[in-house]
Amino acid sequence: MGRYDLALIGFGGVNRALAELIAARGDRFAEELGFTLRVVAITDLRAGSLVDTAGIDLAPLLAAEPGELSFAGLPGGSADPRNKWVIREVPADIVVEATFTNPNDGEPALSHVRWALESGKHVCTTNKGPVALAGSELKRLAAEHGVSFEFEGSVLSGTPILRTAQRLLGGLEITGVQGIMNGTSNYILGRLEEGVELPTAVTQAQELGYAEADPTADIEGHDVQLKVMILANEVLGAGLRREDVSCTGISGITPQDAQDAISKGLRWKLVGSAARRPDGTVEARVAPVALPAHHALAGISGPVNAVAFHTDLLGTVTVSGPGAGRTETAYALLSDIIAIHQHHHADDDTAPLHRVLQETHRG
Ligand SMILES: NC(=O)C1=CN([C@@H]2O[C@H](COP(=O)(O)OP(=O)(O)OC[C@H]3O[C@@H](n4cnc5c(N)ncnc54)[C@H](O)[C@@H]3O)[C@@H](O)[C@H]2O)C=CC1
Ligand SMILES: N[C@@H](CC=O)C(=O)O
Repeated sequence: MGRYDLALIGFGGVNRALAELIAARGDRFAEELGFTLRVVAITDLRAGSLVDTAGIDLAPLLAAEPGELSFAGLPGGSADPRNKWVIREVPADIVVEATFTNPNDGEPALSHVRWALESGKHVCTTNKGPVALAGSELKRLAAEHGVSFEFEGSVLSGTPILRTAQRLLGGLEITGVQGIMNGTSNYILGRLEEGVELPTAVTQAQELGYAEADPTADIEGHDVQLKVMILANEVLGAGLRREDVSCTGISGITPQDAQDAISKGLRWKLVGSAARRPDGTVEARVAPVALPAHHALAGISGPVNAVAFHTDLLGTVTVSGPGAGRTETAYALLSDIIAIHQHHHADDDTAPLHRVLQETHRG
């Protein structure tokens, strides 16, 4: 039975939900997944840092109101997040990065990820900044240090869009991707259709845990811009920079516009897309589109998202599921930990079978 010691960087909605999953389902993970999880460090801008290499007791932390949590005064606690020291020095197997996404330069999350990989620690993150802006560099760094860099939750929350593309669409040529990739804006568009004004809808999306810390990124399309970059870079090998993806958000759409569209059999959706041009380069954009009711993406409502892969042999393959949500995104982190376990312990699992086959062969 393996055990992974985790350092959680950022203790907001997503990492707190991961801690809740570990506290509630740890025994089940051990039975079903073959490993146990222990949190040995937590850092947070507001709460400070907490370290216990014997395993932090999560129950009292989870019982506290998120806004009232302070690690100062606890044994192993400090008012200072001490991210660099925790990431580099505390003995952990996996650093779980879930601080704010910064769409401009990815910092400070980008440094958090670099420090962890350089220290020989695996990284799982839901943070789109480092993946979109420096994904190739970070994958190279991970390979140099013999560790994994996993980021399933950076696109479509816990819905396994990146692993579906990597593991299940092999041998197909993917010519383009198109999708609804932001839970907040899709939820807001639905509320506008019901006549709710934008500021009220934004507040509701924040309360439900869908929105970014600065919801401008959701409304103005920057969040989808990063997701289009990640998807296009992963499945089309595009190497897109932010300025390569034109971006318009939904802030110009009023409840009246949304209702007028409905009366014409249309629905406004914030669509992100990337497609290979005949010369091999990739064209990518984010823009609101009034989709006809029969379009596959028109029926995707609330925080649910969907991505359509356009392929040569299968035509269009569409994957749909939660695009935002604290627990849904924490599941993405769990799926990353499972991927790390499978990758680094594949030899352990197959060793007995190899031995049996070799022995049978020798006769
Ligand atoms: N909530 C969701 O549905 C999804 C979120 N994400 C991404 O996951 C990440 C976390 O999301 P949430 O937990 O919802 O955000 P959140 O805003 O609830 O939590 C972020 C936490 O990080 C902490 N933090 C910020 N900067 C820090 C720093 N320099 N050092 C230590 N702590 C720091 C904040 O104090 C806060 O507690 C974000 O990057 C977000 O874009 C990705 C997919 C879905
Ligand atoms: N704010 C984002 C969270 C997930 O990436 C969204 O609403 O999709």
